[in-house]
This record gives sequence, structure tokens and C-alpha cells, in this order.
Amino acid sequence: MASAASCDPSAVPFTLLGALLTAGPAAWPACVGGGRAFLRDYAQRGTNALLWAGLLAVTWLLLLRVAALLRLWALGSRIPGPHALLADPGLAAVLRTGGDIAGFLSKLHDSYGPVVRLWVGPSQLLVSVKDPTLVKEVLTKAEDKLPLTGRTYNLACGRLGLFVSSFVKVKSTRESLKIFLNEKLTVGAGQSSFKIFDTVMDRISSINSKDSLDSRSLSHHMAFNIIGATLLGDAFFDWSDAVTYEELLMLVAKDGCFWASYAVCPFWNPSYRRYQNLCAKLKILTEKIIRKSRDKKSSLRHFDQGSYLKSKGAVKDSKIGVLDETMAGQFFRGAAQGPLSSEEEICGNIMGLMLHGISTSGNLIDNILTRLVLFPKLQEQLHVEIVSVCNGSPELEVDDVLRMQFLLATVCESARLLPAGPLLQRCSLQHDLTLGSGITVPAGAILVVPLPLVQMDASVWGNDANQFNPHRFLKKDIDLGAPKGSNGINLFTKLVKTESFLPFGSGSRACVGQKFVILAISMLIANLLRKYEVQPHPSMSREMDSGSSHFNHLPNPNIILTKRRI
Ligand code: HEM
Repeated sequence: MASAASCDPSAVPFTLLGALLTAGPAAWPACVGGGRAFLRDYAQRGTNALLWAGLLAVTWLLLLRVAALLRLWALGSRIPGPHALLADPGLAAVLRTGGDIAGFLSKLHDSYGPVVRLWVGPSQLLVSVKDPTLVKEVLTKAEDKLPLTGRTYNLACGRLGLFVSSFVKVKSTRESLKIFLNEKLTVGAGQSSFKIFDTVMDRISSINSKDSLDSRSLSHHMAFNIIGATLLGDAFFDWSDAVTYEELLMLVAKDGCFWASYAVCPFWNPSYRRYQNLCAKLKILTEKIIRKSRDKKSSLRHFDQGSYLKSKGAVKDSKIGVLDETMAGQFFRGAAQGPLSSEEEICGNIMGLMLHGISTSGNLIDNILTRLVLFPKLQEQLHVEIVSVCNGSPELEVDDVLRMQFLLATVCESARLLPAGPLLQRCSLQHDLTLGSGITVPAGAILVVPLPLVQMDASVWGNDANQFNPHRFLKKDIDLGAPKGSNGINLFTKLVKTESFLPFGSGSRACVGQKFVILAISMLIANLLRKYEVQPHPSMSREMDSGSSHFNHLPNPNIILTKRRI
């Protein structure tokens, strides 16, 4: 009887707590294995419980994913667009062949109205918006960038606080950069600032000794010097590695988007490894020039203390704190007050700005130079304006450029006709967007604004919408921002057609460099046209004949810079 009682398996505790409350393994029945059996059993039950919990969690996540997908399909199908569900074949063909995406979207807008949806894949919805009022709403409400944009910069530049998808993460760095760039303009106002142009002009005259210049490479070279010197100070000009740095930037910019489009980076692919090597070299050189810029600053302290203090006053109320005039890294450090202040991130931000700023500014300069070659009368008119505003003064200042309305109009018209890319891209990662028209765009959808359609919309810009005509920016109802006080830079604030003029985007993620770059490029062109006449090389093809003004896709002319007799 005693042995039957001791073999009662129910005497073995079921839980660890039960075991602790009993007298311990010594008291458990030997016939079921005693303490060892309990522990084995306990481990088995624990493992099973963990597996069940894991299974339930995965099932729950899958259910959430399926629910999100069903919701995306349900909301997406309510937006007008072609029927193709899994992936639109027309869009896939355009993306595959690198065709004219704006032209493709134009046809869809003609058929389906101002908001069109397209399926890029079963879980990727693209929504194109063309109507100016809705565009404004989208650009204000959708505060995030596509994850691909963040990945592209991240892959090339490492950790950075600019260009990342989430607006929350980018906000403070945006603010500090804006202050830094405005500071450049403020310091310049009323003084002989923007000295970088003297050096850029010297460089131009040195390379001009060649027979002719390729407009595109010359433009990118000028952009490289302007952005580099702006961010890194004068140290940038006597940097022996500058040529290598410029070449590396071009190579990295070329392939960045392609490699970022992989969900898992193909580290086994030799071409990808080569790309990574280029990025690593670029990073080393960026670190080097940042160090050089800091050294130069501490040894020379060449900037004007008076204007520096004045500019400090201009940002006194800002949470960002004191700004350092010559060393870009300081600005990002100032902005961060926390995780954004790491050296790695400063380097990443500078690399990102160089990549973005050089390609966009280079394209705009190239675009303007080509127009000057195409339209000799335009060049003549600009020269007359520049000479009359300068009135014999050898120095060109920011305030002078603000008075050159026709020059500013030429820069804007060039940016209108040939934007940096065909699409502005946004998304709202967390929330659905309900537009005024009653359409709801689900969270995570890719929102695009086809810039050529908006900026060349005949109903807004008139029948000559696709012709180059800077005078349209000089009409009475459009004010490019006359100087109001010494730092009155009010470009575009009164431009009535702001929703249809978006080369720099708009809303919460608008380009931080827009005012700076418009003035910098205008200043460059003013300096150039004062000294040189831009002419086509005689070998240039007939398509450059100035009789034709339909060049939205401009050729890359060989140009000659002929020194003017002053
Ligand atoms: C002609 C030259 C330039 C063009 C055409 C241009 C154009 C653009 C465009 C279209 C965007 C996206 C805007 C949006 O989604 O609404 C952008 C973003 C940005 N641009 Fe520019 N840009 C130029 C030069 C510069 C320069 C010189 C800088 C600074 C040195 C700069 C800094 C930025 C930054 C930081 C962003 C990202 C803002 C964010 O992620 O929130 N850009 N730019």
C-alpha cells in the first residue's frame, strides 16, 4: 500500500512554484523519476509554452500584415486608376526601360483625373497627384520621405540626420542647416561676402585656357566648389585631394539608388563591393577635409568678427545655440544636443549634402548656361541688367543680386522647365491622408507629384507653358522678393503660383537650400557674365540653333568663354 501511494504521479508538482512549495525533490515519488523527472517535464512544458507563444506572436503579426494589406487594397481600390491589381504592366515597363514616367502619368491623369493610383506590386501603392490645390495639401500633410531615399543616403554616407524618411528624426538637423545657410546670406548682406566666387572665377579662368569647355562638367565643377566652400570654408580651396574627391562624389552619386533598391544588399556581388569601397574612400576624404577645415579655422580665425557677432545675434533666440561661421560640422553638432552630434553623423551629413547639392545645383547651372548659348539676346539683356545694377562697383553683393530681377527670373524659369527630377516623392508612414477631395490615401502609400506636368500646366502657365520665357516671372502679380532691409530675402513668398512652381518641393520637407542656392547661382552667373561672354563652340550641332526654343531636354553644349572688354 505504501509503495502504491508513493507512485502517485499527481504528487509531482506541476509548476516551479508548486515545486518550491513542496518539501522538494526528495519528497516526490521515486517511481516517476523523482526530481529529475520533474525537471525534464518542466523543461518540456516550458519549451512547449515558448513555442506556442512564438507561434501565436507570428500568427498575430501575420494577421496584422494581412489586415493591413486588405485595408491597403480596399482603400487603394477606391482611388481612381487602372484595374491592374498586382503590378501595373505599363508602369513596370516604364520603370524597367527608364522611360518618360511623367509622360506616362500624364496619360493616366487625362483618363482618371487629378489623383491617380497605380499598383507597383501587391503591397505597394503609388498615388500621383497633379491638381495644384491637392499637391499643396499632400506636400504639407505627408511629412515622411520614401524609405528608399533614406536607404540610398544611408548606404552611401553611413549614419546621417538629413534625408532620412521620418520627419521627426530629420526636423532638428533641418532647422540647424537652415540657420547655417541663412547665416551665410545674412553675413553677406551689405558686405563683400560670398568670397567663394572670386576663387570660383579664378578657377574658371584657369580651365578656360583650353579651347572649349563641356558645359555639364564645368557646371558640376562650379557647383562642387560653391557647395564645398560653403560647407567647409576656405580650407576646401587649397585641398590637394579635391580632384579625387570630386570624381568619387560623381561615381557614388551615379549608382546609389540602384544598390539601395535591393532589400538585402548583395555583398557577394563584386560591383556592389566596389561601390562600398568608393563610399569608404569618400568617407575617409570627407573626414580629412572636415579636420582640415577645423584646423584652418583654429589657426587663422580669418572671418570677420563683427559680422560673426551680428549673425550670432540673429540666432540668439534659437534653441540651436551659437553658430560657428567657418566649420560646417559645428552646425550639426549645435543642432543635435544629443544623439545627432556624433562625428560620424557630421561626416554623413556633409557627404549627403555634397551628393545632393552638387548634382542638383550642377544641373541647374548647366541648364542656365545652355539657355545662354541658345538665346544670345537673353545673355545680352542679362549683361545690361548686371552692369547697370553694379554701376561700376568691382564687388558684387547679395543685395545687388536681389535687385537683378531679370537674372532671378531666368534662374527660376530654368528651374521650372527642367526640374532636378521628374517626381517629388513623399509618403505618410504612420497615418492615412484624407485629401480635401474626399480621397483617402492609406498610410505607407508612395505619393508622387509629377513636376513636369505641374510646372508646365497650360491652365496655370498659359499656352506657352513649355517655352522658355523668364518674363513670365516678371509679371505684375509675381514678386520675386525685393530686398527688405539688409537681409530681406523673400524669394517666392509672394509668388502667387507657388503650388505650381515646385523645383525645390514645398511644405515640411521642402529643400532647405533653396534660397541659398538661387542666390548663389544668380551670383555665379552675374559674376560670370560680367567678365565673359558665353558662346557656342563652332563645332556644335545644328540642334543648338537658337531658332528653336523647345529644349526641355537640353543638349550638352561645348561652350567658349570669351573675356569681355571692360
Ligand atoms: C538647384 C539646386 C537644388 C535643387 C533643385 C534642390 C531640390 C530639392 C528637392 C526637390 C528636395 C525635396 C523636396 C520635397 O520633397 O518637397 C530637396 C530636399 C533637400 N535639399 Fe535640396 N535642392 C538643391 C540644392 C540644395 C542645396 C545646395 C542644399 C544644401 C546645401 C540642399 C539641401 C536639401 C536638404 C537638406 C533636403 C532634404 C530635406 C528633408 O529631407 O527634409 N538642397 N532639394
